[in-house]
Amino acid sequence: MGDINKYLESQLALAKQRVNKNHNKNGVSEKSKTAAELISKKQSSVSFGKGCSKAGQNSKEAGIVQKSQSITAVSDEDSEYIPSGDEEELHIAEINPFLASSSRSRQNVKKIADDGDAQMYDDRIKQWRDALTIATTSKYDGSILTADIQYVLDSNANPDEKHELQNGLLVPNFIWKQLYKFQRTGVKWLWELHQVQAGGMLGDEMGLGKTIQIIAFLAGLSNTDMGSWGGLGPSIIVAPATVIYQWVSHFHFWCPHLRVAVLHHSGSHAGNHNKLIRDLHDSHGIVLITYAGIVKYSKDLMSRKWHYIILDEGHKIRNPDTQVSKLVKKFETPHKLLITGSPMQNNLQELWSLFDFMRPGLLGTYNAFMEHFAQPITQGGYANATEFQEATAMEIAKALKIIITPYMLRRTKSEVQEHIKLPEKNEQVLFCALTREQRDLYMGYLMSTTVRSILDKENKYGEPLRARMLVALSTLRKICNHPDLYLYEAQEDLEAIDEEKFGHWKRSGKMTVVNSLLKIWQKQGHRALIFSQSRAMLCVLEQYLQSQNFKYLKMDGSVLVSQRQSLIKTFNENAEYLVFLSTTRVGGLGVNLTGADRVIVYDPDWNPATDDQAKERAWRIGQERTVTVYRLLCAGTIEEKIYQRQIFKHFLSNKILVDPNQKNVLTTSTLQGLFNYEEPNCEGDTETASLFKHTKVNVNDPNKNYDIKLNEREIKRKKIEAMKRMAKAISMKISKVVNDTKQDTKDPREEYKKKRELLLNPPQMQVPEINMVDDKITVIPFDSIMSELDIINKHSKKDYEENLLKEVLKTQEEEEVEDGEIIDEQTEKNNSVKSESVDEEVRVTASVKNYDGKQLATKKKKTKKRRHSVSETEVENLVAIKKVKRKKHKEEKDARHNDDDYVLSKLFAKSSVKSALQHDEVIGLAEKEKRHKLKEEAAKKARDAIRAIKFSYK
Ligand SMILES: Nc1ncnc2c1ncn2[C@@H]1O[C@H](COP(=O)(O)OP(=O)(O)OP(=O)(O)O)[C@@H](O)[C@H]1O
Repeated sequence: MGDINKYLESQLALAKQRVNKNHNKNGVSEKSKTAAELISKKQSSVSFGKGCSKAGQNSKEAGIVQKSQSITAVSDEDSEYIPSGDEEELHIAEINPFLASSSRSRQNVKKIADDGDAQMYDDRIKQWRDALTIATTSKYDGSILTADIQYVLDSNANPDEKHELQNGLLVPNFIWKQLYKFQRTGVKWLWELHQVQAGGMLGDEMGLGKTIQIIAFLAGLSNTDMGSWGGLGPSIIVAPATVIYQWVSHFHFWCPHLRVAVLHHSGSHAGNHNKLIRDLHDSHGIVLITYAGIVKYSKDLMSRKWHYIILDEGHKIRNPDTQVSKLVKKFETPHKLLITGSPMQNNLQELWSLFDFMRPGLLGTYNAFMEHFAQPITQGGYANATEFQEATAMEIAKALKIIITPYMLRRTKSEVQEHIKLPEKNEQVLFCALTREQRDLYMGYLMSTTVRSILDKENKYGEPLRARMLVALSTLRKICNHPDLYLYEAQEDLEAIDEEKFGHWKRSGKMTVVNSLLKIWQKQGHRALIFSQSRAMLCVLEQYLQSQNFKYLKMDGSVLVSQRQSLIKTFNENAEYLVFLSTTRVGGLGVNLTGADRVIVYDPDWNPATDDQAKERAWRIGQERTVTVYRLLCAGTIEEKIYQRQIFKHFLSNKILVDPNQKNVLTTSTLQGLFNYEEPNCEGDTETASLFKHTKVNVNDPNKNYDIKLNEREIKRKKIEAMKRMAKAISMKISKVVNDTKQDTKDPREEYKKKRELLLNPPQMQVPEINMVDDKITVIPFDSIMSELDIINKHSKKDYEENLLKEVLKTQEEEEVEDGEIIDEQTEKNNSVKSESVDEEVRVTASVKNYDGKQLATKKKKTKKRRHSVSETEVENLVAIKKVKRKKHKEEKDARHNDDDYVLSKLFAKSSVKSALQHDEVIGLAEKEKRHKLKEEAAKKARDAIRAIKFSYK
């Protein structure tokens, strides 16, 4: 908390100067001034505890505004410090009755039944058994089987067969057989922790099947007959409300014999909660409960002993001071597991809190950890850190990584891509322009009494700075989302609001972009998820979707917990729904929404993990199409600052979890100027776009469309990869030449064909190697550059082989150039038309052609050009190898780019987007820098730090 206070305070001086400057330079309308003052008046009366029934103010209306404001303020606070509030079923009407009128799309969705009722549980098991028996015997009449039965049959395993792990864990074979290798490793790891009576964190990236690994492990435990519980004892799984029923359906699907009951008013149990707790405890069942629920029922739950306590989306206890964090740490069992795809979100204090739950004492006391670990690591992360601070941070981060590694298992999607074969994901940050009205209101509010009071150093107003800041920041965010969210607050007379015009998309820059995107995507056959932080904004978006007759489903806190899973299923299974609309907090965590392949994150959260979680709903196991994510930000506004802060947090988290050498690229000063509006510069570049110029998506230059410049590191990586491939190809050629000497053929075409075939399908040379993902010795294709070069050296025909290879590649390249020649002529003409005209319409039309496939050659031409330029300067011939080997992949990628490029060109043509950045490149920017000079001293400091936390915890 001190962190943000300091940060916010540091903005004051600068922001004051800027506001004054803006005031002189940019006049604002009377409407804007009046609205700003009205809002300021309400804000000062509501937010800071001075009562809201001022003269002339309708008390009911003030109450609504107060509610709306306090919710927004809390939600801002939630973002960083308090577990999010998605637990309760909220009613939008309580927040804003006017907006509630647009919620016309309530769905009648079926509830999923849990096993709260013992009789229902018995019936379910019997039904499953009977269906399985029928399906596996001659009685089966060929009718369609339910998915849970089909999956058992697909595994080709006898339903009663078990797979035995070392030391006796017996996982049902039908589950084991369907697990990916890395998931099996996860189950083994959980079993190892169990045997040493330790807790741990399963921190795989989102969508890699953490739920399944836990279920498989618990299923295995339930089959063993060991330990004080004689297998699996009564256990508790705590999860966010939205995913609680997802757990039920996953258990019923993957491991039907376990009894799982939801301890929530939506659960199927009859009688009071105490009866259910007793019942489940006695039958060694699993209690599924929300984070709010565990607080509510803590006394009754804690009066009994539990075998396992598992926290899904366990980062919810990242704040050690919250009630729920303190409470879950009190359960007395060594078997505490924490599941999360975002282990560290904002700061190191959070990591401490998570470990304090599952491995108390491992990171020392809170104070010792903060002093000896968190502070030096954070300090060394700033761009203005001294060399010594940097080196110290690096050493301590390394030490921390070593300490936590045994208790944390984290695999990323790229590490296991070989197994899961996920389609590609393309993620861009679109900097949208404010509309004139938004800009006017934004500037007006910057000059309001509220903002002035924040900037008043002497604090004449005597109100807490932080509260005022949060209210003001959330007001600015409302203007960025839609002017009506702001004007509604200022409105004295609610009757005067024109419902037809309220929330019109043309009045918001970001909604204009959404409008374009959805129209294009509908034509292209894509389906989209739209996430917003704010429920009010969701209502505006909903109204827009209705006005355009777009079919959609909506999920926010007002949807019953028991219905959320069915709503998700309905969307995934029915392609007729174009959009799934959800608040980031309710729909952005833990759920599977693979029915969509396009994601819009409408407004950014202070916490990058919240946005990351949301966008990962579509890009996960089960997704078959390429996923594109657009994060929308209003250029020059508070949203851009939020994005910059997100980048900083990413660096911090990567330093511990990925690469301790990572260096921050943002100075503290680039995070300043919250209360400011910066017009994008004459090139349309925003502040962030200028900072990360090399990741910018360039759609303005017709000759270099969408050519994303790679940073040096990327080029180096590609070069090494290309070298490996070249070495491999050379060695293949050698073995081929040796084998083929007898079958010499004179026909050059035949010879070429053979060479080409060889390159396309090289024989697999296999060597055993430790596979990091599967943790055991596996056989993988031979692609180590050193070994390849060894082979080359063994054969003394190196030059001959290299020349041979070059010759093959040259022929290959010539052939491709010929293919493209005729169409290229046409492209040349099109390009000249394009370059002669500066008219936007022409550019757009050209792009449409491109999308329709008629200008496919433009791409070919560009590919050809790029290939030449890279091969000449960097890795001669090698890009061509890549192209030969991965031709299909390249085409798929091009098709994907065509889609996305078309969309971007449309957005730029309409000037609704100012700039676009490649998000992954921004995040992966930090380069490894080796600093040996101060290493020893820093290492000593790290050793001292370890000693300090060891002694701190007695
Ligand atoms: N071995 C598997 N076979 C088939 N489907 C799988 C397998 N493993 C995972 N899945 C599917 O992948 C999807 C993601 O799994 P799951 O929800 O468990 O991921 P997660 O890691 O818990 O994600 P998050 O961190 O977002 O909660 C689910 O739809 C699940 O059914």
